[in-house]
Amino acid sequence: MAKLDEKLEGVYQEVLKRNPGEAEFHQAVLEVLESLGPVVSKHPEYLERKIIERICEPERQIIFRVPWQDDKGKVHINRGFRVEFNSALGPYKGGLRFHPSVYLGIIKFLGFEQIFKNSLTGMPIGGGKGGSDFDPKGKSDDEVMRFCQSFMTELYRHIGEHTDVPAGDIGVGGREIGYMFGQYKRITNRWEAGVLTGKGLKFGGSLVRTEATGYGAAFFINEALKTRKDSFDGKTCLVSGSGNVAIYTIEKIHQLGGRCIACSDSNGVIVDEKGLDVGLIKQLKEVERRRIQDYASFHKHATYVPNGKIWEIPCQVAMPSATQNEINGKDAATLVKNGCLAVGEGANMPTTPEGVKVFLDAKIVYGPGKAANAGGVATSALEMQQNAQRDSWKFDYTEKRLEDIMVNIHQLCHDIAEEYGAPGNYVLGANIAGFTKVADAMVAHGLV
Ligand SMILES: NC(=O)C1=CN([C@@H]2O[C@H](COP(=O)(O)OP(=O)(O)OC[C@H]3O[C@@H](n4cnc5c(N)ncnc54)[C@H](O)[C@@H]3O)[C@@H](O)[C@H]2O)C=CC1
Ligand SMILES: O=C(O)CCC(=O)C(=O)O
Repeated sequence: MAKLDEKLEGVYQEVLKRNPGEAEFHQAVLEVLESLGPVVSKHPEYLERKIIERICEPERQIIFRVPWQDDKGKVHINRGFRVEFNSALGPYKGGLRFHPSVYLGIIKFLGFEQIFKNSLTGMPIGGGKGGSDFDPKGKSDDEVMRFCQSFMTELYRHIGEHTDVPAGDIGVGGREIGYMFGQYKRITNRWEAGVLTGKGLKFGGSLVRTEATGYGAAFFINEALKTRKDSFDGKTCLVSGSGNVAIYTIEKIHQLGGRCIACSDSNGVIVDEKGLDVGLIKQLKEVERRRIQDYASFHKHATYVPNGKIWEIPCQVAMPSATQNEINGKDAATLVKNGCLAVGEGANMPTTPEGVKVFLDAKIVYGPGKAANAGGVATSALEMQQNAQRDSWKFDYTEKRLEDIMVNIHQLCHDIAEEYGAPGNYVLGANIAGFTKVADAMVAHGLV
């Protein structure tokens, strides 16, 4: 791990003291601070004005009770969160996660990452994130609807198209966004499309938003491979997860000439050496909400490995697209040993610090989440633009906008890494480029 500059070490110790027990938030902060040594040497005003301390402290944190009734009439209480982290560049923007593991430390790590990711997109969006420890798995549509309505009955007073614009993340897709939009409209008596993104296409949603995070991650890695005179063509790839990000990462890799042979869910791994059947995965996961193990009953040549470790399968490109810390140091070493040339993070912080070090030391292509998966939120910002214009754009046009944004993000991270003497280090490039823009805006805004 890089040693922190003395002044930044003080900032980090203060973050640890002020935010006890929030391991994922500490991890996300440390990774950014490790990149900022040369930046604060060049810009002492960032330290004088305590820009870094301010960036590490959310502007507002909202925690609330979410009571709801299941289909049998039993009462349940969950906890809801929205962390409005930084609005220097625009309204708070970031997804909502519904998963039993959610607690304040997870939402803060995600919100913190979102500040820099959103800055990299070049769009006018600040950083925020929210969610609940509610588990949508195994719940009926009616139960999910009642939960979403109760969640929005508190959240609505904190959000708005110019204030804070939530979207989806793990456990929150089109169905949940639809229920929340309906409840927001009912409570406020306003048809305010720009208050949520990831909406259905019939009520203000954008084409390509569903595909955007996965497509964007593949575009980013494609650009990085080009710098090494390489491409996806003929490459064997692994994509963890089988949710929104995973499905569209697999689809775009196939369109770019690669072959994804495995994906997963939290129960196990499916391996299909012929190349995954994306249509079948969409049917199983998006339509029928089944487990990935059912894939093997449709394709007899495929194998399902319960509790399997996807990263042990030899590949040339790995795209973790499930959850945080899903690749540890040992997994990373296995990937590199087996010939992996590129890792692109569709998920947020899927690699532990030990794993990141392995990838950087091996000098393989390593696209960190805040750069590689920024296509989702960027397309959310395109959805906001369409909503403001009362317009809806065509698929090809919107996809081209997404591709251009990802090409620009890649170029920015690439150029900043070179400028700071670390060519090919997209972690450094993404952190410095994302941070500098936010920091300059904060300096311009004065002490707020
Ligand atoms: N949806 C979006 O637009 C964006 C999502 N992300 C990140 O991408 C990741 C995936 O999010 P989504 O696809 O939206 O969620 P999702 O809820 O659609 O899918 C999550 C998938 O991950 C799997 N999963 C969860 N824990 C797992 C584990 N321990 N091992 C293997 N698989 C596991 C689930 O079974 C599911 O297939 C998350 O890290 C999220 O924060 C990042 C940027 C944007
Ligand atoms: O589209 C959005 O606002 C949310 C995207 C998101 O949550 C993420 O980038 O992690």
